[in-house]
Amino acid sequence: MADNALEITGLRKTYAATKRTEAKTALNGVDLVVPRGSIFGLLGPNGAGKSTLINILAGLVTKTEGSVRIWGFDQDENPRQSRASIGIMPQEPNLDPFFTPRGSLDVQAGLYGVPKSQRRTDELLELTGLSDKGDAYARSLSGGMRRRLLLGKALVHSPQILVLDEPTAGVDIELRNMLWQHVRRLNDEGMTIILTTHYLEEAEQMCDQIAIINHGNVIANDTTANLLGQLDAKTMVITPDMPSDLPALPAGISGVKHDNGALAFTYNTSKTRADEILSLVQNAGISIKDVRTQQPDLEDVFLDLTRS
Ligand SMILES: Nc1ncnc2c1ncn2[C@@H]1O[C@H](COP(=O)(O)OP(=O)(O)OP(=O)(O)O)[C@@H](O)[C@H]1O
Repeated sequence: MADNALEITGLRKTYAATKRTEAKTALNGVDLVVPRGSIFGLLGPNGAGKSTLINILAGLVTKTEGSVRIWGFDQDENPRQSRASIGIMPQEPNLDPFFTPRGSLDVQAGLYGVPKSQRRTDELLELTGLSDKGDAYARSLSGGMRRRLLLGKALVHSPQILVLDEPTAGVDIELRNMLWQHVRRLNDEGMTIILTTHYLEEAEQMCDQIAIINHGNVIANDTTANLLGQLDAKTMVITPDMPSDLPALPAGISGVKHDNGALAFTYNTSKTRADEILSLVQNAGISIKDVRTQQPDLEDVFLDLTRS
């Protein structure tokens, strides 16, 4: 148990009904364990419950039921230690326009009770590339600079766990690359990273483990490699020498003719061998100019799991 950064058991959240809306269960008994030292992806379609989960971790939403242990500290029994163990970079840049980045970092450190002698303001300005903007008003910062300042704010109390809620939504490639460089470096130094993202390719590249939430339930939680391995569908794309139609296909193999004339065959590797497809094509009198195969990616796995 002690090896886990986060242990969530039976977590339930029902938002109370209002005059205009019915009660809504956003988390429906979530069990989730995040190993220490991992880069852990939390994925799910819109409205799945990710923000609710993160807001519970941040102490912004009160859970209805269940237990949350952050770095071994129960959120109810040890609220101070559990809060001190986690830093959260929120989705929205909720910055006070009249604070400078230096001021923002100082206030945040104060909120977390970091003594003046232990504050890392200059180091965080440097880390987030804001050293020359330390004394500028937040309202004069670009969107990218504001995001970086949010990262700095999440780190003021040197937490063991960093949570990034959609850190790269709407940011340009340069900032995205910079954020990921930071995240990898912090992870190399031992920090556990939990992130939500809508970019599945990004999750596939960054995360060693991924949980998928749908309708308030965890429907998958595995290493990225195992998740990718669970779909055994593969697609073979054949470019014929001459314009050709799709040959007749047996059950278990589906085919599509692309606009550029390529023929794509999708099959299950556990049931069909690649040479069966090649023979099928050759027996139909099609001579093959080029062949390539496509593996399923995280998007395929995600769609397969969340389709219901
Ligand atoms: N304050 C609230 N009051 C009532 N219902 C809420 C509240 N916040 C969220 N919900 C509902 O709870 C469900 C889960 O929402 P949540 O924001 O946690 O999902 P999400 O996975 O973060 O989605 P997104 O990716 O769109 O941010 C949704 O149906 C949402 O409408």
